[in-house]
Amino acid sequence: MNKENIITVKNLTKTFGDFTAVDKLTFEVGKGEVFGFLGANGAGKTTAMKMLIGISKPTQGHANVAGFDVLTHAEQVKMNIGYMSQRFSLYNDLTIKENITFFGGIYGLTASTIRAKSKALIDELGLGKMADFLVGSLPLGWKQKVAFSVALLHNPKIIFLDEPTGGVDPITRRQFWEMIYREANRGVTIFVTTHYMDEAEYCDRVSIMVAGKIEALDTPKNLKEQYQVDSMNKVFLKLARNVD
Ligand SMILES: Nc1ncnc2c1ncn2[C@@H]1O[C@H](COP(=O)(O)OP(=O)(O)OP(=O)(O)O)[C@@H](O)[C@H]1O
Repeated sequence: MNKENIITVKNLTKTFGDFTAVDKLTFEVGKGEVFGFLGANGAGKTTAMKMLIGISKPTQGHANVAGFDVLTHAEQVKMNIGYMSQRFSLYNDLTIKENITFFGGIYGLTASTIRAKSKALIDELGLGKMADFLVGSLPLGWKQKVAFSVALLHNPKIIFLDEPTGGVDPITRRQFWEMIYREANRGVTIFVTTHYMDEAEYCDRVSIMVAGKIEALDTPKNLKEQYQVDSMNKVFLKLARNVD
């Protein structure tokens, strides 16, 4: 990458007993880049991501995220990143506004900043009266859009998205990706795992993990050329599933 790197990973490794879940990952991600982190189920993506967001200690190796070492400065890493996952996101039993207030408080924002951010977020998403609806009553696609915006409340430098669009239709996923691009254009770095190969095509670069190791890392265009196929789905099948 020519750009300034905001994530630098060197030989990052995680073992559970004698099983190596993440095996000497080495890569960089540039500021404002949309970086796709792919792999089949059990390849080690979540384990790697947990180390990068400072909630799991590496067994070996190093990672610097948003200017801080994940091993020695995990709290500063957490302050400078946003995280959204399908599994862990908003509270269904709070309204949209209440979720914004709650998470704004967790991120340490002042009451006046939370009010201003809340208004901006509601306006930007065109939520209007829905802001007082319980999150549990929203369609999944809306929940995901709100969760994404909430994960950006504290102006993080990087946002980690763990299968953010799971289970929603292609049109809603496309709208979600428009939000992703908007943030990337503002300089926010996007680190995203997905199982949808059309989404892999939208990334600036994609890494593909197989059994704990990165087997390929390049732009979608270069990967398709390298594997002489016409889609990221076929690249993925060749690598992750070993199918010709
Ligand atoms: N705490 C743990 N103890 C033991 N093994 C674990 C632990 N966490 C993960 N693993 C194992 O590490 C491997 C990688 O798991 P991980 O969840 O990182 O994969 P993944 O690529 O995120 O898969 P998925 O797409 O299904 O979420 C799996 O074999 C999993 O069983």
